[in-house]
Amino acid sequence: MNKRCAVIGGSGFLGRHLVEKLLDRGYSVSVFDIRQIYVLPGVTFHQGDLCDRQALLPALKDVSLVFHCASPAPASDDRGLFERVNIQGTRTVIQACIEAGVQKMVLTSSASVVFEGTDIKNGREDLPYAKKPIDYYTETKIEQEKLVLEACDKEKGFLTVAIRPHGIFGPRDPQLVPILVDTARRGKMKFIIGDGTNLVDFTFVENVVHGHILAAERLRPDSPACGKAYHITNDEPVRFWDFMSEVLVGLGYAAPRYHLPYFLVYGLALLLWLLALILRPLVSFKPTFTPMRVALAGTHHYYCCDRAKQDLGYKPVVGLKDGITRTVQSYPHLRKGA
Ligand SMILES: NC(=O)C1=CN([C@@H]2O[C@H](COP(=O)(O)OP(=O)(O)OC[C@H]3O[C@@H](n4cnc5c(N)ncnc54)[C@H](OP(=O)(O)O)[C@@H]3O)[C@@H](O)[C@H]2O)C=CC1
Ligand SMILES: CC(C)=CCC[C@@H](C)[C@H]1CC[C@H]2C3=C(CC[C@]12C)[C@@]1(C)CCC(=O)C[C@@H]1CC3
Repeated sequence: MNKRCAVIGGSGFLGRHLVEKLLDRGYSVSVFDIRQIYVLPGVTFHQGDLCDRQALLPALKDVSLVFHCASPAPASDDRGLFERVNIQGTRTVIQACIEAGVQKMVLTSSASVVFEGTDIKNGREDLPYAKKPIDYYTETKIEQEKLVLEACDKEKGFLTVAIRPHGIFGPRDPQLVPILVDTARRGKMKFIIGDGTNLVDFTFVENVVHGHILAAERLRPDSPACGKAYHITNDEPVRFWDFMSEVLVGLGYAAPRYHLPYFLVYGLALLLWLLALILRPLVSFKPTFTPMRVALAGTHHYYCCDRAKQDLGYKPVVGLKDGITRTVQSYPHLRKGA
């Protein structure tokens, strides 16, 4: 097995952290992404759309291991785009990998594939996929995971595994902290949705990277990981609103204080989402409090990662407190008054 791998989505938040760690561990890396935003020794860049097989093939040349962590951002809420990239595009990635002789593929899936907006406490990987996924992102992540796990074929020498992280945060995250701060700056982060006691997983990006690399290195024909999905979390469920408050206060903003009933906010979010959908041809507006975000903010959703501990030898490498401190320090430009 050579130490040349490819990271599809390697310009993104998780992808770039993964590339940096792979380089530290002596891999040479081929990055495939729709955009190029950095240059690093040991990395060759291939810019293109993963739905284009001809564009993918040069990036997979002499590569034995592929990490697929590209996806449109959940905030885009664009059904056509999610279906094209996450479903058809993933089919194309699998075909291209087989054609190029890649032996192993690690998919970044999401723990949300089992989330339907109701409480999940210590959820294990054998929970059924969401029958009524809340958004198009989740709907297409489910199909994507199925495609990748079903493609695992020991006879053909193509092994696959899926990592299901939850609530990734850390330096350079374009989503969680920036959206939180933007919401606070617009004066909309004063309210706690529900009673504020709901526990959730937030996972520091380096733990997610660690889970991916362990999965890749443990994936062999005789390994229990073949064709399986693994939750990767910080293994420290935290109250959603305590986590948000810690980040906000760390950046100089006030923590939310006033409570609003969960079902009232969820109903309003659903109404706004429908309105945005109906009016889309005339005006375009993106509500901050989408049904998915409200559901995530007001329910329990934390997952058990015993399977990853047992099969992959996984253990978080950065604790939650440390992760929050490092994250807050990495956003000086988002501090209040900056
Ligand atoms: N962030 C989180 O909390 C969680 C994320 N995940 C999963 O982790 C993975 C990485 O997420 P994250 O790093 O946060 O996301 P990012 O948006 O930061 O990274 C994804 C990268 O993929 C690129 N990309 C999108 N479409 C294509 C395409 N058609 N062809 C090539 N490249 C493309 C993006 O480019 P561009 O930005 O231009 O679209 C971006 O550079 C995703 O699969 C996501 O579903 C799972 C659980 C939680
Ligand atoms: C209520 C509100 C507006 C809070 C601001 C923070 C949110 C933007 C994040 C809180 C939980 C995050 C999360 C994701 C995106 C950002 C949040 C909603 C994901 C949906 C990203 C993609 C996934 O696969 C699952 C994540 C769950 C947690």
